[in-house]
Amino acid sequence: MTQNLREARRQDSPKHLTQNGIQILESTFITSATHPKNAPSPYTSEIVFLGRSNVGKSSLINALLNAPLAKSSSTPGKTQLINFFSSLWLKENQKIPLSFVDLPGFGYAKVSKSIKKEWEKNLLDFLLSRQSIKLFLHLVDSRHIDLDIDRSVGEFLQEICKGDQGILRIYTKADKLKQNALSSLQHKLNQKNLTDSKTQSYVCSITAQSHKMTSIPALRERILDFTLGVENGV
Ligand SMILES: Nc1nc2c(ncn2[C@@H]2O[C@H](COP(=O)(O)OP(=O)(O)OP(=O)(O)O)[C@@H](O)[C@H]2O)c(=O)[nH]1
Ligand SMILES: [Mg+2]
Repeated sequence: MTQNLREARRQDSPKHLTQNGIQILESTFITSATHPKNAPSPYTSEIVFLGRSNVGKSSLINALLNAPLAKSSSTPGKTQLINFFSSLWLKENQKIPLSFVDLPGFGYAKVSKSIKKEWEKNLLDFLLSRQSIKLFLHLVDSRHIDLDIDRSVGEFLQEICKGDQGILRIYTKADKLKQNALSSLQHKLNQKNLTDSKTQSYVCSITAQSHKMTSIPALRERILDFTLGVENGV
């Protein structure tokens, strides 16, 4: 998307939003990096979105920022660059600057295997070395919860996650689950959250709301809690 189009869309979106005591004062697109080494210098806490292509990373960023800044598409592989967004949130008179990082989805590449391997290695190095990352959001499609690739990514994140970082696993597109499948997933995650201190899991949808899912405003709260260190006592 061109910068102009992003600007136009941004102006169309509500100036701010108040829900659950969190107000979104502003959100903007910063830049796209073609390679991790071209990433802008970090200036604030960063929240990174990773997951398979088409799982809903860009859509979730837009829902959280309440602005259509990240381009989403039903065609997998839409996001091929690392896109940086900044946002300013207000909670209890405290202004909190946050950066959101939209990564290309794994499991998709219209490039040769060797380039793909190199790209994935660079991305993993980026995740490993960028100190400003405070939260990893690992998105998993609610309908396909046991894929090897997600298991590997989950294990990788657990390994690299430092004391001042957190991991949230978000099960996306929960609106596509039947009620009994949604209930059983929610039950499973409630149990898992009690025993897994490093990764907390939530079921979410950007298109529907139900008491069996974590709403977007509630997810904003969780993101702030982790980023500000409430969860890990930082
Ligand atoms: N039903 C439903 N569709 C969703 C939800 N979240 C995202 N989608 C749709 O899923 C498709 C992919 O969403 P994206 O946000 O582009 O996915 P992505 O993970 O950024 O994909 P890549 O950029 O290819 O890695 C789009 O058609 C979205 O509208 C959801 O909660 N429910
Ligand atoms: Mg995307």
